[in-house]
Amino acid sequence: MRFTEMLAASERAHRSMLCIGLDPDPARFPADWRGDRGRIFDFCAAVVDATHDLVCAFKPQIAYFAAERAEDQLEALIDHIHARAPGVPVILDAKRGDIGATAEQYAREAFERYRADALTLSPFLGLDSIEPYLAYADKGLFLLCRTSNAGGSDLQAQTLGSGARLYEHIAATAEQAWNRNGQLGLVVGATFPAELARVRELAPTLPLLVPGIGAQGGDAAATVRAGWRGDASGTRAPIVVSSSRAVLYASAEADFAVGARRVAEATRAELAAAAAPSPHAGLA
Ligand SMILES: O=C(O)c1cc(=O)[nH]c(=O)n1[C@@H]1O[C@H](COP(=O)(O)O)[C@@H](O)[C@H]1O
Repeated sequence: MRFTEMLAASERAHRSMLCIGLDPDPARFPADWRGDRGRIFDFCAAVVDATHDLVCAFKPQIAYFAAERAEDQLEALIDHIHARAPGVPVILDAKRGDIGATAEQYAREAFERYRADALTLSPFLGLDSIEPYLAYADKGLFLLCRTSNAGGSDLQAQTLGSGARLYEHIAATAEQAWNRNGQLGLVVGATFPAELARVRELAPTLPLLVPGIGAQGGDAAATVRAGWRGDASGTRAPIVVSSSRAVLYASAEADFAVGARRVAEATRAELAAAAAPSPHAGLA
């Protein structure tokens, strides 16, 4: 199944726009596991098991695994998600961007080694740096557009010769010229709802991956109002609203998975309420 169809089906089945980011930091694990890099899989799998019916996607961040020499645990975790929640897509957050020959290796890594359903990419090197990923026709590709950090403005808010800002140009290009096979989406931070609304205007059909609620302080309801455009099926132009630390570390104790479920339920409900009137409204 193509990523966009899988995402739409998952949003519908779980009535959820929430994505849980899997950014495991052993220093924040419960006391018995604290500092133990050998428990990364166990920690993330417990969160997945406790929340998979509440989310539209999971988003593991590769740096948290690679920095701990835990790539094998990332492979096992993605296998676990596919087995436990086969309808829930895995968006691998790696923000890759390189020349075509190297991009071919990054694409193999993401889609063949890790078996991710979608990947985050930097568009900075241009279309030929994206093409190796487009060759995997079933996979989704989220291009960084307007990132959630303050420094995102340094380049992304620059005005081009055409009069458009760089992030506006990326949004329009991803919606049209580069979206050869309907695989593209955009990453837009929840911390900038006005820019999110502008991106939605320029890219009315693309899925938007929106991190920045929770620990970064983005407003979940404002995010939905700015980015959600439901039609009768509720899934024409999905937003995937991602939260990592606020969910993973809701409890610092052995009941962390219970804490994660509690925050995931509340966040899912907040997103659904803001989508009213839509098929999500009042359902969470
Ligand atoms: O591509 C991303 O996921 C991403 C883009 C962006 O603009 N801002 C952003 O925070 N992220 C990622 O989203 C996650 C946010 O984590 P929390 O702030 O803990 O919810 C991290 O894994 C970031 O790397």
